[in-house]
Amino acid sequence: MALVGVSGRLAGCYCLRAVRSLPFCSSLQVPALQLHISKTAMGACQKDFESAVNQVKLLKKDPGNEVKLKLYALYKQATEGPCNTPKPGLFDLINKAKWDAWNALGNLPKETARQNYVDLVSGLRSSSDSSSQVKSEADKKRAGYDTLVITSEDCITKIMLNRPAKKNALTTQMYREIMLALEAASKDDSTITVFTGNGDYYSSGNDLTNFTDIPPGGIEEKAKNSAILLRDFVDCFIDFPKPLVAVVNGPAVGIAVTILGLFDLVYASDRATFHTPFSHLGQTPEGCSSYTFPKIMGPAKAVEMLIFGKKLTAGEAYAQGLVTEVFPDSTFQKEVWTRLKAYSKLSQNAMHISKQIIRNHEKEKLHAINAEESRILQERWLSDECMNAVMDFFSRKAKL
Ligand SMILES: CCCC/C=C/CC(=O)SCCNC(=O)CCNC(=O)[C@H](O)C(C)(C)COP(=O)(O)OP(=O)(O)OC[C@H]1O[C@@H](n2cnc3c(N)ncnc32)[C@H](O)[C@@H]1OP(=O)(O)O
Repeated sequence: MALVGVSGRLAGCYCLRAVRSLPFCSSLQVPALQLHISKTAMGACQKDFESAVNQVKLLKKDPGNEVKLKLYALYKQATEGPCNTPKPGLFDLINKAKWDAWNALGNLPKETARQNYVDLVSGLRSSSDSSSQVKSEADKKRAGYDTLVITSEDCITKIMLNRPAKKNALTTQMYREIMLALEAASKDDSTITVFTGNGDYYSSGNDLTNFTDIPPGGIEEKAKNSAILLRDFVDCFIDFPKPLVAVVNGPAVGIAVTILGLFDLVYASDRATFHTPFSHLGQTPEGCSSYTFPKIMGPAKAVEMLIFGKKLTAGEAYAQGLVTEVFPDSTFQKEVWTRLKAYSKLSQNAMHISKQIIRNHEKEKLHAINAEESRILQERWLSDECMNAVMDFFSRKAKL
């Protein structure tokens, strides 16, 4: 797994002393900010800097999480210098993202940071001015996500995996963006959250190139960090409070399949397939599937999938209870979205409370299972079996 820094990917606030932190993308409106410019932000372009800080308040359009994080980091660097606070805990996602963004600036001089801040705001102002007249489809999209397209309409937040050329394989960045998107969706005013894929695949699972980006601490550190990422990622699904729907538009592989056991509805095109080739890859089940799959389909069928890597058709996955309903591919989108729009009008609180009643009593168990599966995978990723399988993929000897 790559340990790519999350700088510029997560939510945060525009500048250091923003009294009101931005909610996680829950609105396209730029919140009012009360700014206090530190006295340390002195220097050649101090006036420009102060003016840029004030101009941020006037932006008509939310610049998105990535830009907000950049603004935050540059402001901190400009006013305080290099990151000087302890790293927030793993589950403190927002503050950790902010810290990462600031820390990523390293020893960038204060004056350069100030200038970069001014340049960034200036760019934002011109793009905001030119686009503010147009109320287009694009306006409904959430900014700040590179690997996802997120839209909210009809009380439904749709999170679409958006790497169609790579079959929506999940990169480290994507795992992190998905966590943020879930956090945002849990707080926005939608009633239902939907996952789907752009292109012919739903998702080909973990991006195997994640394995090629080795940090200075070596493969042990990589495996450890990956296990943490995996655990955090799956925890977000376990804890997600609203009805979560998978619209499986095409084949699904690996972790894209296993986490379906944590969804509330799984609608599949008849073109979809469900494949968990863990033993082919020297790996073991994740996404709590070691628990949810035997529970959903019985131990024998779960073993066929999770140990022997049997690929299921949509019809088979339906027969085994993993899929709620299968639709012909030709009418899939129309039928599914008609259905979901009708569901989204049901009583929001009742739906959310019902989900809690159905899911809450298992949460603790699921978290424990997730932690154990992640721990075991950490060891597996260091095995020859796993490394050889990944190398086979890249040398094109093996395909699923
Ligand atoms: C931190 C959390 C870790 C969680 C761990 C999870 C475990 C898993 O998810 S295990 C499953 C891992 N996935 C795979 O092993 C799938 C590997 N991919 C394939 O076997 C094939 O690509 C395919 C069967 C999905 C599709 O084959 P097809 O012939 O139709 O298309 P390709 O030409 O192979 O793919 C197009 C393009 O996309 C790249 N790609 C597809 N999937 C992946 C992937 N999982 N990782 C990296 N790259 C992938 C593929 O290399 C092609 O790229 P190029 O066009 O640049 O060659």
